[in-house]
Amino acid sequence: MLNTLIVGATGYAGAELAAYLNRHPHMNITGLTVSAQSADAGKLLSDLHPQLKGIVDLPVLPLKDVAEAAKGVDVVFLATAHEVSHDLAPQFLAAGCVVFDLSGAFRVSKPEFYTEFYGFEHQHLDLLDKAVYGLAEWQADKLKDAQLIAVPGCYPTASQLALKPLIENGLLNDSQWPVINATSGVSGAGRKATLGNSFCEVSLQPYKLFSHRHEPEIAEHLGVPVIFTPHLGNFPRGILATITCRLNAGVTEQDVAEAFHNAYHDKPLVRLYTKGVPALKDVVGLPFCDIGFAVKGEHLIVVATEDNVLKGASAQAVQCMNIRFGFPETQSLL
Ligand SMILES: NC(=O)C1=CN([C@@H]2O[C@H](COP(=O)(O)OP(=O)(O)OC[C@H]3O[C@@H](n4cnc5c(N)ncnc54)[C@H](OP(=O)(O)O)[C@@H]3O)[C@@H](O)[C@H]2O)C=CC1
Ligand SMILES: CC(=O)N[C@@H](CCC(=O)OP(=O)(O)O)C(=O)O
Repeated sequence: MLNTLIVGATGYAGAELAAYLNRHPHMNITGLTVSAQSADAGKLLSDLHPQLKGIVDLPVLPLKDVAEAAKGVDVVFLATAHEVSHDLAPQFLAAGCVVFDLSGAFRVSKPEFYTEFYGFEHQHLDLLDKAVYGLAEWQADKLKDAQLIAVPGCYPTASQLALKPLIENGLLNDSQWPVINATSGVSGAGRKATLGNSFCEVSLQPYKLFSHRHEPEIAEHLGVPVIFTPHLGNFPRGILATITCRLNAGVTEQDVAEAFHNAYHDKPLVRLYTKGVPALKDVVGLPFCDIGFAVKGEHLIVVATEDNVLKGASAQAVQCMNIRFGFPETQSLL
């Protein structure tokens, strides 16, 4: 049995982690924490997230002393904002914990990326080199002995799962950058209320054109430039990415199908469509990324969809943890 602590347990990602880890046969939740000043400290997680009533009726505690909180803990999940994870991860690593960070604090190895896109100077450059990027389907070998796992962002998970098989097989014509148009539900922005995320304000709108931090994250890990345009949609959960690419001359629909099949036929959390393309409703509440595509001449459209809080965050974190410790990859997820 591994003892586990969830930091940021009352957020959307933290609550899903609590549900998964609570039913995991090899994990024992020893603590659920929030910030030292949190108004929720002392409340039951199930009072804040009533879907967990009778399932996870544990109190959430303020995180005051990291060394104390880390005592006896094997595995820590940081479901916290980037700056918070940036400060906490080194402390939990120093206490001997394996750390799964759901934030963007350790996803890209270049320090200048954080200054430009996250607005802070990274203080732990040694950890940027050591962190393993947890795109689970592609990183099993590296995950097996990782101490710090940087779980990918929600948009980057769908985008990379869709594009990586095509790039690895040399099917894309690099005269046209892949164009990723992705729409996310509002939970992607976290649970805290803001004006921009309130019911009457949200309709359907692209945002951060050419400037979203996920564009360099996707490009860095795919090794090719992309155009990425996120959209906010008026639904709670899920991401659907429609990705337009150009194929190299002579590449056929069959070649594309084979590339996807070879990449994912033995990967239980990626479901491939042989006919048509997936819809958001097919994955909401589930840990899958579903992928379908269509080809016309040299043009390819790939559609990838996932639940942003699950395969885009918590489910992928648990999937990485399962791979890291040699448990069945889908343990507690399906
Ligand atoms: N939502 C999504 O779809 C996705 C989220 N992510 C990433 O996962 C992380 C969590 O996201 P999400 O669940 O949406 O965030 P939320 O804003 O919903 O939750 C954040 C949690 O962190 C707690 N918290 C805040 N400050 C601290 C602190 N100093 N110490 C301990 N806990 C703290 C909050 O509680 P309190 O404020 O009461 O202390 C709350 O429990 C973020 O980095 C996000 O970028 C990644 C992919 C997808
Ligand atoms: C709808 C919405 O606001 N989505 C978030 C992305 C959430 C996510 O993937 O989280 P990371 O920040 O951990 O990468 C955004 O665009 O900032």
